[in-house]
Amino acid sequence: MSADSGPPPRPRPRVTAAVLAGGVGARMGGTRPKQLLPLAGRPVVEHAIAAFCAAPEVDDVIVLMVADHIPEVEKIVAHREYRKVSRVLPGGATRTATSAATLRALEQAGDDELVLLHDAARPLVAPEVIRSCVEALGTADAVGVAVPSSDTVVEAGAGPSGAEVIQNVPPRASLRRMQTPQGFRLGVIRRAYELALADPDLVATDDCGVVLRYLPEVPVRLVAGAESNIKVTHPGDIDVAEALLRLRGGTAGGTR
Ligand SMILES: Nc1ccn([C@@H]2O[C@H](COP(=O)(O)OP(=O)(O)OP(=O)(O)O)[C@@H](O)[C@H]2O)c(=O)n1
Ligand SMILES: C[C@](O)(CO)[C@H](O)COP(=O)(O)O
Repeated sequence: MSADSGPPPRPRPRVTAAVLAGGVGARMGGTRPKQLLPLAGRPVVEHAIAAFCAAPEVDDVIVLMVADHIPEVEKIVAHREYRKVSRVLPGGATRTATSAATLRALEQAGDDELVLLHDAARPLVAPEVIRSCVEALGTADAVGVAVPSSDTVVEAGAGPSGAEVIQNVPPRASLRRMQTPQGFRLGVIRRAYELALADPDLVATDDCGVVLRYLPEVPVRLVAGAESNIKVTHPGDIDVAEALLRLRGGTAGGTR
């Protein structure tokens, strides 16, 4: 080796993807959680499992599922031979609690390992989005996937008559809509969640927000998401996801 070849590259940290499927799908309605509804012939949750199993950047996949439905996911995993899936575990009562359960499940892992937290309700996550999230984690400790807002976004509140009125119009050019995956060096997201879970006023709608709030000194890098990376939330979103998948031709992941 020549004297100026620099330090050897750091070994690639292990990457675990966690598919968060602990929600009940209240906005979707129906009797079963939306992640079990059929989408292009497979349950919604299977699309995200397939995508992360097919991603060469991902070493291990865990699924956090509504406890009563764990056997259904285990059956999918066994039947389709998703070999990277190591565990199907119970989620928590809120999305934040499910993220915290993910971190508890990874308590044996080192602080330098990486974790990607992904909504099972985003079945169309594309391979290039997973890749750019993991690549960004080579130089950042927290990474979110986001798209610019093409709509004007306003802050709303109650006006003098009680009816809803606009209270503020933030400049659109700086606004982004957050998606998943959101990726973290484990030591960082662990520390953020330790602080968050000790806060009686904790309110969070995503994991990057938890890092921003509790570890403001850690920059949260943004990488490009995709308009097609929709979150199946309301009735009708399944039809939109079906149409997008048809355009793409199959599942998000395609292979195991
Ligand atoms: N206790 C929860 C709540 C949500 N999620 C997951 O977080 C993702 C985004 O949440 P959301 O779309 O809100 O799903 P639900 O909570 O199921 O929907 P709703 O709020 O309409 O009940 C979904 O994959 C959902 O399964 C979770 O793992 N654990
Ligand atoms: C994490 C998220 O998908 C980013 O947009 C979103 O905040 C999840 O919100 P939900 O109410 O749990 O669907």
